[in-house]
Amino acid sequence: MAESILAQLDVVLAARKDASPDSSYVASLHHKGLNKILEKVGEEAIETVLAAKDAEISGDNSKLIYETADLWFHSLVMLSQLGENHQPVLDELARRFGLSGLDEKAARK
Ligand SMILES: N=c1c2ncn([C@@H]3O[C@H](COP(=O)(O)OP(=O)(O)OP(=O)(O)O)[C@@H](O)[C@H]3O)c2ncn1[C@@H]1O[C@H](COP(=O)(O)O)[C@@H](O)[C@H]1O
Repeated sequence: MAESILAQLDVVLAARKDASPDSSYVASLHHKGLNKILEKVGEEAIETVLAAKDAEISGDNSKLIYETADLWFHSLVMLSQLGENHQPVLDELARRFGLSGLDEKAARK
């Protein structure tokens, strides 16, 4: 099976940490550091919320899909900046799978 797009992105995002900031968008974000990346995550989260409200009114989800991709992408850059990748997040979702949200919340420390 072809490697997932998330796994492929992990490799590219990690490699960009050693690249010149002038050479790529991700390299420039890594160079600017965590605060700039967090600013982008916050910005994309707000844009996603606004797109969801627009989609509710218009019935057209295309902008919502586009903005959610921006949000996921910048979240992956955030994880990469901190030495993580997408896999532990998928593992955490898998761990929760089938567990009632109410039970999971009650089990949190
Ligand atoms: N998936 C993405 C991706 N999604 C969104 N973006 C960029 O994220 C930015 C978000 O849009 P904004 O309007 O907020 O950006 P902006 O105005 O340029 O940002 P600011 O100057 O305001 O901070 C745009 O520049 C998009 O091009 C992405 N840039 C890169 N990728 C992937 O990352 C790989 C590496 O990218 P480079 O490092 O640029 O080669 C690419 O091959 C793609 O696979």
